[in-house]
Amino acid sequence: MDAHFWHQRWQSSRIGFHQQRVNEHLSRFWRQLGVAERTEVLVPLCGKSRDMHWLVEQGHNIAGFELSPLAIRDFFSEAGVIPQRQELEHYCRWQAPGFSLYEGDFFQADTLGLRFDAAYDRAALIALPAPVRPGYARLLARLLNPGATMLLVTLDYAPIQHESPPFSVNEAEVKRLFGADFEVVFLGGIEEGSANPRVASGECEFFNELCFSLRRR
Ligand SMILES: C[S@@+](CC[C@H](N)C(=O)[O-])C[C@H]1O[C@@H](n2cnc3c(N)ncnc32)[C@H](O)[C@@H]1O
Repeated sequence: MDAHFWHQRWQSSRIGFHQQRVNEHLSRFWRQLGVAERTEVLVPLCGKSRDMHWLVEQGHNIAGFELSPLAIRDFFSEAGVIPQRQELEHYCRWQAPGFSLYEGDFFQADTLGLRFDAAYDRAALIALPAPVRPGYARLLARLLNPGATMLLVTLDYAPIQHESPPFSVNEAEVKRLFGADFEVVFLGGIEEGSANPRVASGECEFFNELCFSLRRR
């Protein structure tokens, strides 16, 4: 998916991926990772996810990366917060207490020289087409310090479609992508069954949300 695809999604408010509630896997498993308070959590492809507020409520700071200025503007305005903006070489950084959101292409994140001890990915890996995913996994390996932990939430559904996100990324692929640099542990899955419209309509046989912990070696 190119940047144009995502800008259009935000411009036309086709943001079905945005959740009104905090992700169930996040609230269930995050504390288990033992991430120290005040740790800055890297949130790639962050959208305007409310999960970022939840993480700040747990005592963390957020470094989010998002292409769309509309997403970032909405994130802050919906929270009733007025951020400071600063132009950097490759990004515009929007800051407010607890949050640094970098507007721009996550794949330029190396240029900032930042390193993190924790990360959270919900609907980021699964937003990327298959050929882009290995580069995403390598970038995360560079951005995370040894011992850093990451909570990864993916989707696993069948039959698989390759045209547009969300893409299915199952346990075998997660291990293939991250196994060289991370210790990958499957934490649990949520089987949506006929509660999922794609299953109810017969489009999908199953549609599951999977959660993994990744520890940087
Ligand atoms: C499927 S959405 C998920 C958003 C968020 N993680 C959530 O859970 O709601 C993917 C987001 O990534 C953003 N995005 C896509 N490619 C990106 C890139 N290369 N750099 C930064 N953001 C990107 C899109 O604009 C979109 O908001």
